[in-house]
Amino acid sequence: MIPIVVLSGFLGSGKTTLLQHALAYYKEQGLKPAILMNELGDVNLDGSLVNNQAPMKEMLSGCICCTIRGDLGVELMNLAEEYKPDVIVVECTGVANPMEIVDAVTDASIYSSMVLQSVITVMDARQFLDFSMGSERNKSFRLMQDQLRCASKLVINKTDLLTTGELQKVQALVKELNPYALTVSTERSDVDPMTFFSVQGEERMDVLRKKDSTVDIANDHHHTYGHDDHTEHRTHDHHESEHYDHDHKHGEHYHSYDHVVVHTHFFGQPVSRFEFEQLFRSLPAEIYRAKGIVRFLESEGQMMFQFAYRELEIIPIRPQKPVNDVAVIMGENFSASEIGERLKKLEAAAKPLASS
Ligand SMILES: Nc1nc2c(ncn2[C@@H]2O[C@H](COP(=O)(O)OP(=O)(O)OP(=O)(O)O)[C@@H](O)[C@H]2O)c(=O)[nH]1
Repeated sequence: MIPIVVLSGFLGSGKTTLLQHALAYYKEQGLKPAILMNELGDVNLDGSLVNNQAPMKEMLSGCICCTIRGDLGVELMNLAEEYKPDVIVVECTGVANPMEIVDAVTDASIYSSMVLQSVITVMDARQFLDFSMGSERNKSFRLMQDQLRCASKLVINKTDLLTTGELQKVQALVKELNPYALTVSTERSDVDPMTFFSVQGEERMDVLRKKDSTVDIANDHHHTYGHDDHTEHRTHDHHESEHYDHDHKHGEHYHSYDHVVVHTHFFGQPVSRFEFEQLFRSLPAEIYRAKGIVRFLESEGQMMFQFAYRELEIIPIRPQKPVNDVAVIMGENFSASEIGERLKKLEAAAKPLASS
């Protein structure tokens, strides 16, 4: 039986950071992991951070939990047959409905020798606290709560961005939402690897899924899971942007994550680092996450940038193979054309400087 570990958590919460810890642990243990990565955009940037550490399959341009859900089982089986790994880690998009993933993994486990080991949810503690105090309970907050509820293990991450009092508040809220999960608070998803990634059999969640029921994996009790409505729409409102409407009604669960917008911009040339940073500082609040690869006029080589809930990180990279300069911008209900225009202006402003 190949154990499957599902990594869930909102956009930019620290899943890839956790995956890197998991890979280091498996390597130390002499275990052979394989990775299935799902990204909303049509480029996999996280993959370039981890791709030479373990065999990886990518599922791009769609959310694993709906538009390309059917492919998940197939990809898992392909990975299992091709690489015979000791463990498979599935990293979901930040907007995935985790119950759908659990469902898809357990579907796959009916036909092959795989077993769902754990669902680890990573949360950005700062963002969670801000959303929980928001006057308007936005859809992303509902999604975060769903991701948190279905976890068997929970990482309250980015504690460096909270005061002690704030962290205690988050811990209390989390305990209320999911008292069953093994919960730790971390910086940079730095969990105890043994507790989080051990693939010893004793704590496996051998989920036997019947047609009309599923398992609430956090507290291990069964309840009805009726698909009375499940609509998926994917409309292209811009050549390079995608708009995901998720509207899932599952008996007692109700999920609605409308208006997740993903915009992809390919840079044709280097831009001013100063202007680039200014642009990110002034993005609308609905843009939660952006990542990409960019070149600056002021320096040599390519840089990877990560923008997660208002924080921008820029790291020099040396890619093993050629990679495009690209920005993938994600958020809730923002204007993709407006951000597209701003990025084009950034390039236009840099043109005279680049050619002089
Ligand atoms: N301040 C702070 N930043 C963190 C911490 N953990 C991760 N980050 C940063 O948050 C950003 C997003 O981290 P990732 O691990 O890529 O998050 P992710 O959940 O994989 O992101 P998506 O796959 O896009 O949803 C990166 O810039 C990380 O360096 C933390 O504990 N504190």
